[in-house]
Amino acid sequence: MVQHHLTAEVDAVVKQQVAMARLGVGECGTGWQLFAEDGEMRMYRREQEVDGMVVDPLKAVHTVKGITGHEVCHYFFSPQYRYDWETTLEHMNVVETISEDTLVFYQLHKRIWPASQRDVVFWSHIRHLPNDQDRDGPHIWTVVNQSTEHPEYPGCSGKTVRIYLTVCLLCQTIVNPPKDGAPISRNDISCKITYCSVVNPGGWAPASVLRAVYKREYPKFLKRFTAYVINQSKNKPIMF
Ligand SMILES: CCCc1ccc(-c2ccc(S(=O)(=O)CCO)cc2)cc1[C@H]1C[C@H]1c1ccccn1
Repeated sequence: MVQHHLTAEVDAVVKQQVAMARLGVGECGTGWQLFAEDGEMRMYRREQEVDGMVVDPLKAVHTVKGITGHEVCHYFFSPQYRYDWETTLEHMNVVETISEDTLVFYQLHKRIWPASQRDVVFWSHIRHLPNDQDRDGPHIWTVVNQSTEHPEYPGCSGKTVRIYLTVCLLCQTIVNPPKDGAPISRNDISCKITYCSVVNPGGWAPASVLRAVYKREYPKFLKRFTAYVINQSKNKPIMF
């Protein structure tokens, strides 16, 4: 099979991001501060600036009943659902289909006053990882989004600011089989979600503005997205 020029990068970044996502907020050193909590959802960030720009890494952990890691990753990865849950999108298109599990996206996000409008080009890869720690343990599903260059979308259009991001959505399905040996239903499953993201906003924007945008938008995004997956999955057969 002919290797795409990104195949090696995708493999390396996915392995690195999965390893990082698996580290609890306790383990990867201090510095993680809880900034949002809602039921089972906990959102942490580290205050970090690069060249005077806010690039605060974000890590969210959430446990959602009634859906599997495969379902969460499926709806996060697949382009046909994105406008349903990503409310900050003005435009999105698939620039290149590298393989059935690796796509390149262009996204134009709505302008968030007073910051200028942002756009991003990234490859997105969905992968099913056998649980190497525990053979018959629950499988892990992940989607990794990583900024990339594409000749059709040079980052210097002038009108918008190109952002750079690395995102990892890591999902572990927990099954509590019913005592009486009945078939597994949605009441017997839940999904442990870890969402990690580092976004470099590209051009300069006031730290206070960016931090306010992230503080408002990330909790909204994760709640809306998980509610969307629950709603889409509830009357369908379970995707393990
Ligand atoms: C000035 C920064 C602007 C800004 C940078 C980045 C993103 C952003 C892009 C992609 C992803 S994703 O997880 O890959 C899902 C696919 O869309 C999440 C967030 C959004 C905003 C803006 C729209 C705001 C926002 C921030 C956080 C979450 C959602 N929306």
